[in-house]
Formats: sequence, structure tokens, C-alpha cells
Amino acid sequence: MMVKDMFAQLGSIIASVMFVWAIFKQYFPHELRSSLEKHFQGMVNFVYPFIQIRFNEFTGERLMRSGAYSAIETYLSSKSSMQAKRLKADVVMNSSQPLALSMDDNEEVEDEFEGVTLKWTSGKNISKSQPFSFYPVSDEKRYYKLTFHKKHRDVIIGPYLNHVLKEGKAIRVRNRQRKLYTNNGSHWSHVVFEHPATFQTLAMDAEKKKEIIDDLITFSKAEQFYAKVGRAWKRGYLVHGPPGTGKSTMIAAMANLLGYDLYDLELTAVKDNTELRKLLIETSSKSIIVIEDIDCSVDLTGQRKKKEKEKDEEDKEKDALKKLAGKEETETKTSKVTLSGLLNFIDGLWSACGGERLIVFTTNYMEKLDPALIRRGRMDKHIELSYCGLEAFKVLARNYLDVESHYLFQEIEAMLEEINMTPADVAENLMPKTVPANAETCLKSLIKALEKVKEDVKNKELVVEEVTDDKEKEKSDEKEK
Ligand SMILES: Nc1ncnc2c1ncn2[C@@H]1O[C@H](COP(=O)(O)OP(=O)(O)OP(=O)(O)O)[C@@H](O)[C@H]1O
Ligand SMILES: [Mg+2]
Repeated sequence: MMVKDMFAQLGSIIASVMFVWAIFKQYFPHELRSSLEKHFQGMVNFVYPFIQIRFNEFTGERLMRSGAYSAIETYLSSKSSMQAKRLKADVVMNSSQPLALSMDDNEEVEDEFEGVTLKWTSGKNISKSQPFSFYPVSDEKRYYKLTFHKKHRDVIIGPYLNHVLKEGKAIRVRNRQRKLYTNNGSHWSHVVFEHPATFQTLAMDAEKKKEIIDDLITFSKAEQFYAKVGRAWKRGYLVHGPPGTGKSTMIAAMANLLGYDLYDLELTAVKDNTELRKLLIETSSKSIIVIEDIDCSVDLTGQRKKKEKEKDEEDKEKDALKKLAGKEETETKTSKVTLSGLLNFIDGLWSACGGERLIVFTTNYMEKLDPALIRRGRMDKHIELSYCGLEAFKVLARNYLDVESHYLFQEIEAMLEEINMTPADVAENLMPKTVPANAETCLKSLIKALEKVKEDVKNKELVVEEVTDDKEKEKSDEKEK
């Protein structure tokens, strides 16, 4: 500490000598001046073995705000709020943390990197830009100064400064306000993305959940790996399961976990592959591109398909007539986006764009998808979300009723083993009906709902049995005739 103070004092003495020299050097002849300067510099290097790097807030002729200065400011922000005695607070637009703290002028904070201690100081120069004006406008030029011992030059100038710039940018990305983009034809429009879903509140098997979280985090940190193997930094997920099992909720949780933007791509609104290409190129890095219900968005010919259950008899008749007339292929297409076009873009296009992107497809009907879409490599991971199991129920009970255990749990768990109910329906029944929530009432209402589902299934089975019985009877009657 003593040595440090001594160097600090020495530094200020040298700074004063340099100031005096700057004023009086013009009175010395040129040769004498340069020789004196050389000796003086040698002396300074000997007694003051520190190197200083200065980062100005504004750079260039047009005085643009320096990217390095902003990154350093963000990087130092957490250290400043812990170490500096005087802080500045500012409101930042488009950030999830609107109040940003930084150290005030002439403050200093220490940092450590690979065992090397170094010092950041903040300062400002005030130059009078209009010295002869009656009301001179003062021009404040802020800067950060980094001071370190010259023996650490290689570590600091290379790895440390890279670390500061990278970490500063990463903090900014983490704190930025995220956006949800939707496409209206070939244009993206956005709103602020503030979905509250997290993996913690997502009801599903704990082991499966952990596997997905690990996979996402590994992906988000794998920039160097993807660069090394020469692949685009992207990963595809296919999330499938019945309606109401949490597919969309899981995508929101993924975006919240990684701090990514969401692009909800409505394929049926895209006219052709050229528009699709444009939309995909416009997506930013650190984003998730979501294509919901892929089975009803495009098929191999690019025609918009209807869900099988929605296809009414009339449509089926029309299709049959068209088939007979051989008109199948010539039908006017409402959307000329093709699956092969989509897959090509996903495979090739982003390699040139840089930055990480996730693409998530969802479907209710896995079996309807073309094998080309779901083969590994295109969709790296398949995630199945299913009916509410025991673990998922416990998560929902904790979320909705704040209960970890209850005497009714056993009964509910036994019922969930044999009855299929989606987490969405379970959640609906657990929704508190009074304030404060009465856990027993909600759990009993869930039991009632489960009993009803069981009864409905039984009745349906009876109807099916009756119908098949009738049909068999008709057949045997015909045979007898
Ligand atoms: N696994 C789950 N964990 C927590 N909440 C869930 C889960 N599944 C469903 N929910 C609740 O049910 C609602 C509907 O779920 P969600 O929209 O995510 O289902 P989905 O699988 O996307 O359905 P669809 O196939 O109809 O799009 C959500 O708002 C959420 O509150
Ligand atoms: Mg959904």
C-alpha cells in the first residue's frame, strides 16, 4: 500500500513537471529541447514504471461516441457501484435496467485479471471551445484511463482489453430490452417482449428440463466450437406435443433464459422464397426464430395445408374431383414458400450471417411431418411435451397455490397416472378462485375435473363399442340374407 501511494505521488509530481515543461519548452532552442525531452522521458520511465492508456468518450473528426468507451463504462459499472465513493446515475432507454450507475469524474476503481491488479480512473478535460465569446461554452471531454505496470504490457493490451470489450458488450446485450418480432408479409414489426415464463415455472419432468437448459447454455457458449468445426452457429429444436402442453410457454422460457429476441415467423403470410430469404437475413443474432404449427404452414409443394381434422367433407370431395381431372399440380398456390427453400436457408444462409440463432418448430402432429424436416442435423433436438405427470403437477401446485405438499396430492397423482390432462387444463383448475387462495378448494376442483374427463372417456368408449357392435350385426344380417 505504501509503495502504491509513493508511486501515486511520484506520478502527480511527474505530471506537474510535465505541465511546467509544456509551458516553458517554447523558450528553449530546438536541439536542446529534443535532447532534454529524451533524457526526461528516460528518467520518467525509470522512476515511473507504469503504462497508461486513455480511452476518450468521443473520437474521430465527427466526434462519434466511442464504442470502446461505452463498453468500458458498462464493464466497470458493477465494479464502480461496489468500489467508487461518488457515482453517476443515468436513465438508459431500451434497457431492462433503466438506471445505469457509473463512477463520477476523477474516481478510481481497481480490477484484477489473471493475478494482475490494474487501475481505472475516470476524468474529464474542459476546453473552452469559444474563448472569445461573451458566454464561452465549455466543452467537456470525458475519458477513462487504465494504469498498469509495464511488465504486464502483453497481458493487458491483448487478452485483458479484449475481455473488457467483450464482457462490456455482453452485459449490454443481457440488459437490453428484448423484442418480439412478427412478420406482416415481408416486414418485421416488433413490440417489447415481456413474457414472464421461465424454466422454473415450466411444468415438466425435472430431468428433461435440466437436459434442455444444459443444451441451451452449452449452445450459447459454443462460439469457438462452431468456428473451429466450420459450422454456422445455429441450433434447431422441434417441440411437439398435444395443444396446451406448454410448447409456446417453453419457447418464451428459452428466450428469457438466454436473453434472446424472438421472431415469430408466420409462414403463411410470406409470399415466396425470396420474401422468406429477406425476412431471415433481417433477423439479428442472439435470437430465436419460431415457426409454430409447421404441419399446417407449408408442405412439400408449398401449398398451405389445412389440419386434417379441419378438412370437411366438401374439401375432400373437391380434392377427389381434382385428382380425377389431373389438376392437382396446377392449382393456384396461396403461398409459394417451399419446405426445401426453408431448409436451404436454415442450412446455408446463416453461415454467412454470423452470430447465434436458434430455430424452433412446433407441431401437434409429429407423424405428419416430412422426414426431411425432422432428420438430425436440421432439427438437432426433438423435445416432446406431453400430458401432465406427477412432477409437472407439483410444479403447477407450487406456482399457483404455493403448496409443496397436501393430503389431496396422493389422490390426484394416482388419477394423473391414468387420465390424460394437459398442464394447461390442470393450471386452469388450480387457478385461485378467492384471495387469498384456498388450496383445498382448488385441488378438489381439479379432482372433479379429472373425474369428468375419466367419465367422458368411458362414455366415448361405450359409444364406439355400440357402433362397432351395430356394424358387426349389420354384416352378419347381410350374410344371412
Ligand atoms: N408445461 C406447462 N407449464 C406451465 N404452464 C403451462 C404448461 N403448459 C401449459 N401451460 C399453461 O397453459 C397455457 C397454454 O400453454 P401453451 O400456449 O404454452 O401451450 P401450447 O403447447 O403452445 O399449445 P398449442 O399447441 O395450442 O399452441 C399457458 O398460458 C400456460 O399458462
Ligand atoms: Mg402454442
